[in-house]
Amino acid sequence: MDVESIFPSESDLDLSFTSCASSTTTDRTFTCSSGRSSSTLSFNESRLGTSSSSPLSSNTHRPHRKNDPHWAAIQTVTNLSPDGTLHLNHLKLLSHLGSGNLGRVFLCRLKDYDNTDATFALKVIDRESLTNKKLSHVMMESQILSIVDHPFLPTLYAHIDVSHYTCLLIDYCPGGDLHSLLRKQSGNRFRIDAVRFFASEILVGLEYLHALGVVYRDLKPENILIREDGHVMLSDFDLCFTADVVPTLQKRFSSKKVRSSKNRFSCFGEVFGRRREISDEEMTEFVAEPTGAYSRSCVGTHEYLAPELVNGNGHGNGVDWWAFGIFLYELLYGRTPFKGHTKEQTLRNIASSRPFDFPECDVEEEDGVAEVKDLIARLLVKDPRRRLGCAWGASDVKRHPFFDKIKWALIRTYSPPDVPGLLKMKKKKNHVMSHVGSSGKFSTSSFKKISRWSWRGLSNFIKGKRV
Ligand SMILES: Nc1ncnc2c1ncn2[C@@H]1O[C@H](COP(=O)(O)OP(=O)(O)OP(=O)(O)O)[C@@H](O)[C@H]1O
Repeated sequence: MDVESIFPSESDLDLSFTSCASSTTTDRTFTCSSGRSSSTLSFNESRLGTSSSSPLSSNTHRPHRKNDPHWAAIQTVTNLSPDGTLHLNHLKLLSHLGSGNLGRVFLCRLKDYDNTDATFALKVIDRESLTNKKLSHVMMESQILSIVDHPFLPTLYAHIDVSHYTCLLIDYCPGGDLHSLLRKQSGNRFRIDAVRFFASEILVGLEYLHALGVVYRDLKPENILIREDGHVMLSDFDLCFTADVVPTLQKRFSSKKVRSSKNRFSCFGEVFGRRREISDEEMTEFVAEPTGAYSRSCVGTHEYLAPELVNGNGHGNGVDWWAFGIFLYELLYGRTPFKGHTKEQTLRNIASSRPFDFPECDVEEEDGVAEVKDLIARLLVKDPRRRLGCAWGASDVKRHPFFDKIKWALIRTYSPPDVPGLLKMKKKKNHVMSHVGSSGKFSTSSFKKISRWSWRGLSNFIKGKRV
């Protein structure tokens, strides 16, 4: 059905659909299903701009999936458009997917284009309703989206600025977010092979962002969306900051892994009491890690904040490697390691010098658990100078024995793990029905009423204004 036929009699523009004012009276105090909102604890951002030498200054966009049906659909429509560009009235809204701190997200497809596979997510942001700080977040998000081109990151198909609205057309992920998927698992935790699968994909996504000089700062399962094919898409780039990165070839001595018939050994030393067997070998490695990145603004999600972020003394690329450790821990145990009864207690636990512990549970019986615990322990090192990944980036993390089974070049071809809620989703025909966002609010029965009300503004807007 067309948006015009749904709301034929509306003449005044009611643009309230984009307003999130009721849920965003202060910075990021809105609630998501997990109760874990991202926070801007204080604001002292000085690195929002990009330096001229940063790769972000390049506007060239070469989509790796330029032959996929989405691009083909967009191209067909824009070719027919009088000015050769995509407009809001080329889009047909299908449903409201969710609301965030900055705006609302709609499922849509191209009008007059009956390829049902070509669905998109349209993020609509009312710039007039945002504070300057949030506007800078919007700019950051659209800036990052405009330069990334990676299988595990969103593709920006169109950026449409109309009046005081910014609309970003990106990939639609029908599988909801990883946090919701985690909650569907028994014990709220994934098996080791699923942990390895999701962690590997996020790791290469982070590697790519860091190579562009982008520090992500908001890694958490809620920000990882599941594509139709079961692979992941990292979303939400509003809290990123950028820095220069100088890719280098670095020589170093690396400890060669030695395996015995019974045990595998960490290349970094003993793994939980096992005997270490190493031999050094010289290797040259490509490193593109923003080691000089520096910011003082305290942003992120409490349970995922790195100690240097909590202490407020400035932080850099290391916050993402810390968050990656928390992420692994949460996928493995269903909870984060420093969580307290209150947010303040969580922050105190992170800042304290007390080490975290691993709960005792049936995870212990799975193959690979010693390796993943070793990896977590190396990532959750409070001193960022000693934390895995901080100096050498993702290559150090990828080399960890936990990822021994991963052939990085083939990662896109791996089948997603068979976990409840994931493969079933792939079988469903109707994406609208299968979508469950982190808000978890939309049951299909209440869906029509809610979305009808909230689309009104957008439908009028699309109807009344050809850009
Ligand atoms: N590409 C997408 N495909 C499917 N659903 C999406 C997509 N992008 C967002 N959503 C849904 O819309 C909701 C709002 O997304 P949005 O990115 O605006 O907010 P958010 O995740 O809360 O981020 P923020 O931290 O910026 O407020 C998400 O929780 C998710 O359920």
